[in-house]
Amino acid sequence: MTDDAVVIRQLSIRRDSFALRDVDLSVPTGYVTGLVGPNGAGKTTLLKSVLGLLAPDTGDVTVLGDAAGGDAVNNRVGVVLDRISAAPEWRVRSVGRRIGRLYHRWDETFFRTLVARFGLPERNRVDALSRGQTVKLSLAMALARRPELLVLDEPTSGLDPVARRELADIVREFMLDPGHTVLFSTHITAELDDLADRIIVVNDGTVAYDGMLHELHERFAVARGSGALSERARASGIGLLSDSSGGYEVLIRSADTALFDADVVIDDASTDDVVVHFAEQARVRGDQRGLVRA
Ligand SMILES: Nc1ncnc2c1ncn2[C@@H]1O[C@H](COP(=O)(O)OP(=O)(O)OP(=O)(O)O)[C@@H](O)[C@H]1O
Repeated sequence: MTDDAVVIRQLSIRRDSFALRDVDLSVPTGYVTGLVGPNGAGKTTLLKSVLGLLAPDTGDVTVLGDAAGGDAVNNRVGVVLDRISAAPEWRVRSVGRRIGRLYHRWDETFFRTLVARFGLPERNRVDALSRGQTVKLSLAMALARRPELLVLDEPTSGLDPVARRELADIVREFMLDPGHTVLFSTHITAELDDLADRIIVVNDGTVAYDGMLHELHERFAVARGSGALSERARASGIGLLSDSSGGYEVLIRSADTALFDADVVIDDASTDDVVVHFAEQARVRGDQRGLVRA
């Protein structure tokens, strides 16, 4: 077992008008890492490169100690993508029997337990499942492979609140084994707070932030003042969150808290505040790059 389940070095992938550029990151074993970023930022592209579904133009991706995408590695990785890897005409109850033989460690008993736990209609055809049921079936298929690494692309999209909680429970159960790792993408920062140990913010094909979630909360705070944005706030703030006639909110470094007068309220920064800031910062940098090129 290596310390990092996934190591990405200098990865670039071009897809028509979009490019993932010079991505360097590691996903440590034993942690849940959440991938966030705006629509079209490159999250799915990054996850597909980890699964070996997209080949790098430059750089390399190592998964569980081997090059991404090989059969040996794929047998150790469970996947939930937007499309289910089961034929539309298969019945739910036959999916395990049909697909299980492709995976060395397929656990049919566990698959059936998960199908029952998710309340999936066993006699339904795959194409007769609702969107949320399809996600649940994908998840059961991913977990029944008894993987060491789970890669989940927006796994809660389409799930009802009860199923979201169930998914969170399942991820926690999966993580009881210290050799297990989860890499998932989401648009919901509350899910990061709930599940993730680490976050990676992606924007416009680059990594804008990569770190432990608790460090992010330790490093940043929000200063809220009434009235106009003060010079002090302007100088110390690293990102303006809001500014109106009623007052302002700026993201600051926690270390700068003492610079503010007593009438400015200092609060903890939410994950949302920080994620939005880094995504915006990366977008502005991208625009500047564009201006320089033009
Ligand atoms: N098959 C493809 N061919 C060409 N370009 C693609 C293809 N799939 C995605 N893209 C482009 O790559 C970019 C990144 O897409 P990607 O799906 O990785 O983003 P994302 O961060 O997962 O977005 P979302 O949050 O909306 O799911 C987008 O501009 C998209 O249009």
